[in-house]
Amino acid sequence: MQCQSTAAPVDLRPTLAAKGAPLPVVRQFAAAQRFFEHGCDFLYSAEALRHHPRNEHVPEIVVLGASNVGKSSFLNALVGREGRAKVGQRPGKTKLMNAFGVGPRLILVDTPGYGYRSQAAWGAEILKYLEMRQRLRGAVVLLSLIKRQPSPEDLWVLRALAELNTRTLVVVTKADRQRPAEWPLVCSRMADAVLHEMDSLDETVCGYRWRAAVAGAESDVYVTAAGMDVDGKLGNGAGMGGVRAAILQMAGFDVRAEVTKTADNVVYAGPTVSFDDIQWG
Ligand SMILES: Nc1nc2c(ncn2[C@@H]2O[C@H](COP(=O)(O)OP(=O)(O)OP(=O)(O)O)[C@@H](O)[C@H]2O)c(=O)[nH]1
Ligand SMILES: [Mg+2]
Repeated sequence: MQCQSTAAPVDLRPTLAAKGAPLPVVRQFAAAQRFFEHGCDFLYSAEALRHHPRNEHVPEIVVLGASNVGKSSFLNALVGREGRAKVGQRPGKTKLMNAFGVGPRLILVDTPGYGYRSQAAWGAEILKYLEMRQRLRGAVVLLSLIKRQPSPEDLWVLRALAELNTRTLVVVTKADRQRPAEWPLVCSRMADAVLHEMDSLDETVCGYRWRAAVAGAESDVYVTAAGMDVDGKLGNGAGMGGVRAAILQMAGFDVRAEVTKTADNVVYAGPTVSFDDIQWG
């Protein structure tokens, strides 16, 4: 697999070093939430890489995971809007890559799941997208806490992302389906399995540094219950605040009391273009 140019791995430490500094972290989470709740518009669906419109300016984050793991629900929880991405009880609901314009300047791409009731053609196209998409800034890989361990397909995807030098955030979801007393043990087993797999990669391949990408968070893997609403509001579910901040940082934003662009994201010096002004295919 071809290596992409080596973007420095994201360092989550400044954002997520929660210990001893609770107030700034709360402010960061609030700022991240404001960013995501600024708006979320469906932009386009794509069956293949060639169907994605050109995007030279807006950072993209792709959501990956097994079919039915909760990718579309996770996207809805991120933006705090039920039904923005279509959710299904049966695996295989999402059949195309669906792009959403989020907040002022971010594209989230929901994808068809892999594994049960998936199609080989989807995998090939998603892989092509991961390899070639110029503005892709990172991937979120969802694992289900119900499964208790990553599947061989999950591990394959994590390895592929590492080999492509794509920044990756692992999010364990459906935490509400386990008894809370079991969360820590099940999660730490999952995190261990993921980290063990990534450790086995040659760290010099593509300059990828998995540990740097996940270190600094209180746990190595984020745990959420994206589908759960708290106080009647979707997206308030446990863990979503930290995930929002981590996604923004992965996308090249600086998350403090406000969300601003970092140098990584300021390659474009032209005028700011709103989503409404972009021609989508
Ligand atoms: N209990 C619980 N259920 C969830 C959670 N997230 C998603 N679900 C449920 O899981 C099922 C699948 O959710 P989707 O969001 O459609 O999953 P998906 O990964 O997009 O599925 P495909 O598009 O088919 O690949 C739905 O019934 C959701 O309500 C969660 O955090 N907790
Ligand atoms: Mg879906």
